[in-house]
Formats: sequence, structure tokens, C-alpha cells
Amino acid sequence: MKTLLITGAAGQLGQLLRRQYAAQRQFKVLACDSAMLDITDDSALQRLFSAVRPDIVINCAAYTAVDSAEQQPERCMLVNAVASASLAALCRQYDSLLISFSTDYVFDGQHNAPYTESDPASPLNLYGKSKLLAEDAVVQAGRYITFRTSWLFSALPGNFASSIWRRAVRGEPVSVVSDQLGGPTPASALAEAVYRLTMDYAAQTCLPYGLYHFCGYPYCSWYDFAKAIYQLAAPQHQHCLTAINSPFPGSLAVRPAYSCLDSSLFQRTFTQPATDWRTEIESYVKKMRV
Ligand SMILES: NC(=O)C1=CN([C@@H]2O[C@H](COP(=O)(O)OP(=O)(O)OC[C@H]3O[C@@H](n4cnc5c(N)ncnc54)[C@H](OP(=O)(O)O)[C@@H]3O)[C@@H](O)[C@H]2O)C=CC1
Ligand SMILES: Cc1cn([C@H]2C[C@H](O)[C@@H](COP(=O)(O)OP(=O)(O)O[C@H]3O[C@@H](C)C(=O)[C@@H](O)[C@H]3O)O2)c(=O)[nH]c1=O
Repeated sequence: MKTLLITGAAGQLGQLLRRQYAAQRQFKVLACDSAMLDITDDSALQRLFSAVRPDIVINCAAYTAVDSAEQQPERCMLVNAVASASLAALCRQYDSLLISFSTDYVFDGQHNAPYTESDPASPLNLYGKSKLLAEDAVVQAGRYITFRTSWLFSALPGNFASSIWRRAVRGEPVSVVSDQLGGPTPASALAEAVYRLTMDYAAQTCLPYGLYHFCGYPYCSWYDFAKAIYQLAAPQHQHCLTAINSPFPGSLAVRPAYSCLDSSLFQRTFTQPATDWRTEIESYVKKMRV
């Protein structure tokens, strides 16, 4: 039986991946949260690889607090860039497949058509810079797949959608920027894509390695996304939602005005359909609890 290691397993994507692998028998899954495995601890990583010899590593561990990253640049770089390089080196040494996740925030937002994988990246904020360095670092694993994704959401607490939902049902006044466009992406759709890919890998031990964009459609603004949540969760409170221009008050990081990702390469290569976030948000709204 092949062994699959999930790092950052208590995060949004990590939790959904754990659920995704719960019912299968193809892999022995070792899911480590940050207390079990700190990916910045090189000796802990080496001990784990030596003991477990994972066939696949899915790195969900990341520093994702975009504003705080501006105040903690060293920590953000250490977790996202330096630790990714350590993981990649170990994956090369142990011949493991490394699956990683990057972000639409590697782009500066100057485009007016969806970004493809070959478009040059030029991040505006520290988080985006650290993830771009991570993208470069993971290549050294040899066997690697990087999903560059955007605006992940789920029914779990702590993401934009669940935060807006909570305030919508309470009827609190909410202001949301309408001048940043991107693609909301259901975290469960990404978890499912990763699951399918690892099943293919288990069957073939070979994949079209590389970087793939993965985001939901249709593209919209953060305000449009919030509006859709209001319409489903609390239409009686829609008057509480206001469109504003960025920056959102209190933001420390600059965000790209346009970060729509063209996911067609992934869809063609892996014969996967596009993901409509509107369908997903309906079921999420039903699952969300205050
Ligand atoms: N969320 C989004 O909208 C997007 C996310 N991505 C990328 O997708 C990936 C998954 O994101 P998501 O699940 O939403 O992020 P989360 O913030 O929900 O999860 C990240 C996890 O990483 C853990 N972590 C942080 N530092 C370390 C460390 N040193 N060692 C081990 N674990 C650590 C955190 O644990 P703890 O809380 O204990 O520190 C947390 O559980 C990330 O690479 C992110 O950059 C890309 C685009 C959009
Ligand atoms: C919560 C909130 C945010 N905003 C704005 C701030 C910002 O410009 C935008 C999104 O804010 P958030 O803080 O939720 O998300 P942000 O941290 O910008 O989101 C990013 O997370 C990282 C990890 C990624 O990789 C990105 O793809 C993206 O999902 O919406 C509002 O206008 N009103 C609000 O009530």
C-alpha cells in the first residue's frame, strides 16, 4: 500500500482532503497538523521522511494571513518559501510526488484577460512573493504538481464566504470591495481534483507534472461573491451589503485588481469539467452554522 502524507492537515484544504481520503483503501494516509509536524523544522521533516518514506506528499501547510504577512515577512517566507524548498529536496531524495498549492496573488492584476500558466508573475504583496518563491522551489522535487488556485471557500469557519454568511444572517452592515475580480473556488472541488490525480498516480506512477491553474467560474468581484451569499442566506438583509472601492479599511497588503485564472490547461490535461462556484455555494450555505 502506498503512503500519502498531508501537511497542514487542520487547515481548510487539509481538512477537506482528510475527508476525501477517509473512505479509500488505496493509500495509507498520514495527516499531520502543525503540532504534529512543523514544516519549518528540518530535522523533524527528515525524521518523518526516513520513517515513513511517503510516496506522495500533499503540502497544505502555509502562512495564509495576507495582511499579517506584511508585518511578519520572515515568518511568511520561512513557512511558504524556505519550508517548500526543504520538502522538495526531501521529495527528490525519497522519490516522492509533491503536490503543492499556490495563489492568484502571484499576479499584479494588470491583465484584462484570464491569466495562463505562462503569463509572467509579479506579486504585489509579501504573501504572493513567498508563494512565487515556493513555486520555483518545488520544481526541484522532480515529480511535482502545483495547483495555482484562488479565493478558496468552504463551509468551514475562517474563509471569506463563511465570514460573510455569518454576518449576513445576523443582519450586520457589511462593506465589500467591488473592484477586485477573480474566481471563487470551492475547496472541496480542489480536494476532489487532488484525490483523482493521486488515484491516477497510484495506477500509473506517472503524471504530466507541472503547474496548473485551478479556479471556479464565473469570474466576479468579492462584492458579487458576497451578494450571491446574501441572496441565498439572508435575502431580507441584502440592504446591509454595500459595495466599496479597495483598499478595504485596515488592509495592509495590496491585492491585485484582476486575478482571474484560466484553468483550461488543467481541464484539458486531466479531462476535468470546470467548477461553477454558484452550485457549490448553495450547498455550503445550507451546511453553514453560526
Ligand atoms: N485560502 C485561500 O483562499 C487560498 C489558499 N491557497 C493556498 O492553498 C493552500 C491551503 O490553504 P488553506 O487550507 O485555505 O489555508 P489555511 O490557512 O486554512 O491552512 C493552512 C494550515 O497550515 C498550517 N501551518 C502554518 N504554518 C505551519 C508550519 N510551519 N508547519 C505546519 N503547518 C503549518 C496552519 O496551521 P496553524 O493554524 O496551526 O498554524 C493551517 O492549518 C495554501 O498553500 C494556500 O497558500 C491558494 C489560493 C487561495
Ligand atoms: C472580510 C472582508 C474582506 N473584504 C476585502 C478585503 C480583500 O480585498 C478581499 C478579500 O479579503 P480576505 O481577507 O477575505 O481575503 P484575502 O486574504 O485577500 O484572500 C486571499 O487569501 C489568500 C490565502 C489567497 O491565496 C487568495 O486567493 C485569496 O483567497 O475582500 C471586504 O471588502 N469586506 C470584508 O468584509
